[in-house]
Amino acid sequence: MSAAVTFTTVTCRYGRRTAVDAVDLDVAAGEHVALTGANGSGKTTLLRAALGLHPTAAGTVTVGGESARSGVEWARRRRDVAWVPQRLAPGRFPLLVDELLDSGGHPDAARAAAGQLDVGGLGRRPLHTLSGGQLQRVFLARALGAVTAGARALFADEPTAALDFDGQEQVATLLAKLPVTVVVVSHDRAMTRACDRVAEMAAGKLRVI
Ligand SMILES: Nc1ncnc2c1ncn2[C@@H]1O[C@H](COP(=O)(O)OP(=O)(O)OP(=O)(O)O)[C@@H](O)[C@H]1O
Repeated sequence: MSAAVTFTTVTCRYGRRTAVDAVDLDVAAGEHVALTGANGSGKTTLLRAALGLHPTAAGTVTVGGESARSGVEWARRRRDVAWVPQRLAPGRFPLLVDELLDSGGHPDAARAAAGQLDVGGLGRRPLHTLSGGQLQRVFLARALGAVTAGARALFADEPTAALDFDGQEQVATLLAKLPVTVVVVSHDRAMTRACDRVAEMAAGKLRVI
């Protein structure tokens, strides 16, 4: 099942610097949107805010019409939205590949996806020993497990940035088939072509192309 995702005048700051400036974006249930734009334009911060990983100075993000304020609601948001981060969060070592895969809520599906993404044999490896491309594949596999576990949307932050050309095509094809709402930050043509719509951020503001 997929859920609509609605960003309403979302504003985020780092100290006095505004990184996301009153962004409105309606993503229909099941729609796939690519988010592009210059480095530093606010894409990562916007997605992190939707997951409760960065505070909003103003505005709201709803998933399936539900907003999140309390700890319980944010925990539900993180089950509702599978997340493929750009990089490892600092301070979470040493986590093994299998532990990360299992954290998506459906170990069997995540491990099957890891096999499909050619990282099936890495289960006992600490995450910090993986190459950038291997790590991206493992995060994707966990997210696919989360979708099997019931996530209704998937957010991904440059999920193919470290992949070779074949890997970029493979992941774009795989995400295109997902029956959930997708918002993917990407500069990769294979990925933007596979999406229904492209939205571009510039200096914290969003415009739909
Ligand atoms: N931890 C931080 N502390 C202070 N400023 C930050 C921090 N993280 C990001 N910023 C600033 O916020 C703005 C938006 O950053 P963000 O990472 O959201 O951009 P982005 O569009 O995802 O960039 P990229 O394409 O390079 O990944 C930038 O000006 C950046 O320098």
